[in-house]
Amino acid sequence: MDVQRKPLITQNGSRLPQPQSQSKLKPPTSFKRPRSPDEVSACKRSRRDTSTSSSNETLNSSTVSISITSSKQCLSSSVPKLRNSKSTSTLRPSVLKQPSTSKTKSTATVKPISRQAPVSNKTTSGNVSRAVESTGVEPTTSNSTAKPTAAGGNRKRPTWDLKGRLQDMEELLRSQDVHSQTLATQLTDYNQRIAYLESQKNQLSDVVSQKEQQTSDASKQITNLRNQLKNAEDEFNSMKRKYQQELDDLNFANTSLKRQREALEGDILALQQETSGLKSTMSQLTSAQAGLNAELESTKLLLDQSVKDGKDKDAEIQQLKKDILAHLATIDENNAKLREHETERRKLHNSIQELKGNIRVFCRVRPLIGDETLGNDGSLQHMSFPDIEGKILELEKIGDVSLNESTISAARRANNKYEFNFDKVFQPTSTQAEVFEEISQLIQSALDGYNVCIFAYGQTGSGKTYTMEGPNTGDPETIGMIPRAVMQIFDTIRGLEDNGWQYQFEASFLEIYNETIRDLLGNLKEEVKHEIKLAGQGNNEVVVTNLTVVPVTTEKQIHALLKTAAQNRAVAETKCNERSSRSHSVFRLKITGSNEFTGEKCQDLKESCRSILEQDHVYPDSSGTLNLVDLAGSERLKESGSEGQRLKETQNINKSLSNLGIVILALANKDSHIPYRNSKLTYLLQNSLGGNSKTLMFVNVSPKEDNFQETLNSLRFATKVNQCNIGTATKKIK
Ligand SMILES: Nc1ncnc2c1ncn2[C@@H]1O[C@H](COP(=O)(O)OP(=O)(O)OP(=O)(O)O)[C@@H](O)[C@H]1O
Repeated sequence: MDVQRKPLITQNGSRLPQPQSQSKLKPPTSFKRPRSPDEVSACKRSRRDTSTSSSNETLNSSTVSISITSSKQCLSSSVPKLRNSKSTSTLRPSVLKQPSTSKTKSTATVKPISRQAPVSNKTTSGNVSRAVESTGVEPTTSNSTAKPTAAGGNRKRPTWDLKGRLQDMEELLRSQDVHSQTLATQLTDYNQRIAYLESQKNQLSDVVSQKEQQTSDASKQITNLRNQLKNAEDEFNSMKRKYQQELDDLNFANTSLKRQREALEGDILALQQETSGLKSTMSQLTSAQAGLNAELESTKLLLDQSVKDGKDKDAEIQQLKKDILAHLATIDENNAKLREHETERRKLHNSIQELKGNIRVFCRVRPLIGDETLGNDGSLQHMSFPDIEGKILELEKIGDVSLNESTISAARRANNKYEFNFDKVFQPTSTQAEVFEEISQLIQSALDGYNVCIFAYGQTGSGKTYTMEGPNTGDPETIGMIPRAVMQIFDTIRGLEDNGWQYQFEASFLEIYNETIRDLLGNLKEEVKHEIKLAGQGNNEVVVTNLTVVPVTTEKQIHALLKTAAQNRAVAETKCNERSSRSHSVFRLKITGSNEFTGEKCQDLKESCRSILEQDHVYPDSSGTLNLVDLAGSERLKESGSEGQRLKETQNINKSLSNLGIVILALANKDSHIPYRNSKLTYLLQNSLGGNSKTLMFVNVSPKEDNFQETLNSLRFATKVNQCNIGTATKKIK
């Protein structure tokens, strides 16, 4: 039985200790070499034969011989192999010689034998010699097995030498007996050895069982340990995961805390800076406080002084209050007087205006412009302004131009000189401001409740539009009479508001072209028909149907309306050439005012013709209308040669302008019938051409000598108007 056991190896590769040392369990090496099946069977047979021969002494020699021979063969086949083997224990004869005592069974007895190994061949051979000596039999080998047969005599006995041969056989038999004894001894040894080994085997089997049990226990233990290990690993892993999670959480918390710490550090820094700033402010405030304290002390002293003074002043104030009350009473008294004086001033102003005449004519000569100045130093050869007061214009015909006698009757002088007297003559150098200054009193009359009508009459290109509206250059110096009148009205009412006057304004702007009224503030695309009607209380207020009338409260609004009207006229002009020259434009501003202190009101009393000088004036109501009219070109338009639209245009212009003259003359002659309705223009202006109205006519003339005849015609027409006294402006008493 192989007692060598594999070492117990744990899963981690460590060796578990063997229950006994290998050396103790190692069987004698002489038993290790396995025999071949032939050898085993031969030996078995030999033993059986030997046993048989030894037990049966009756064996015959041949049988013994064969048995010995076979045993010898068996040995001879074994010995050479043993000799060749390096295993000393197998070959050592001493092993064979060992007594089969009980001691040989103990392991301790075996060990010394084992310790003798290795044994050299020399030793082996020595032992063999000693075996020969003890037995007296020479060791045999397989080769020498035949030799004993020959040893009896290498020389072969003759067949007939039976005695010799018998001796040889006996000799051989003796030697074989000796050998047999030796072998028997050896066999006994072997048996003892086998028994010993059997007991060893049993012991080892027990050990093996124990070891197996131990192994099983160890395996179970290992399994348990593995399970524990696995559990521990699982637990470890779960703990690891848990701790990892906790670690992550802690890391996250740590990062958050770091951020918070950084933020707090930033806050701390800011607070530190703020604190240092506050400290410095505090120190400044402290020093300032010290200064203030000092100042306070001095102020307290001053205050004490002031309190003393205050008491004195209180007495003074009481006295002053009394004085103020007395003054206020005086002021009220004076204001009442002022209002009375204002009313008186109005009366006087309008009386003066009436004394000046209700129709006044201003002549304006425009300067030469553009190409007209070529070859001319700006002086006018055919015109002169002889008087210092600026009321006379002299017109002189240069050259042999024959004048129509009928046109020069009124103003003819010797040497073709014509002198014209007007309320004012403005030379070409006169500015817009100078011109307006002369008409500003009329604007005041409109605020006082009078109807005011300002015309611009003259031939085309004589400067009517320039005078009334001004050039569209944006230059405040050149703005015309209409914007200046608006400006003055709003400037004036701002001052009158303090005296209790409140005003409302309504503006409209229309043109009369070809005896058709067109709304310049309305929608041009709409073809709206406009008619003139008398409406209102007593049917004495002239109104235009479908006309845009805009309530205005500011100067700016009126300027916007004027701009709209100019744009609409420009559009109309593109449709009809020179339309502006061939139409009358009328800007109307209706002014209504009342005085909350005096109860005065503006009222337009058209039907009344009584002079304000003849009345005890009471102003229950007051409203006036300012009419600013830019008339169509007054040049003599020849009807012959004109046809169609142009002829109609010409006829309408001639008609309306001549009718204007007729109406003015009729008013001057105090005719019973005033032909207002003969033209749209006079019908529209009927309340501004008589009664309580005040009329101003600008006669604009061209400085060009070429326009001499037309200039003469215009001046004559204006002279005729200027000579009219068309009644006095009045206010109705209620
Ligand atoms: N006092 C002035 N100073 C400078 N330029 C003037 C003056 N009066 C008129 N003009 C210029 O003369 C030209 C003709 O004037 P404006 O158009 O006012 O004439 P008008 O009589 O209105 O003509 P129309 O009948 O064709 O409308 C314009 O270029 C204008 O700027």
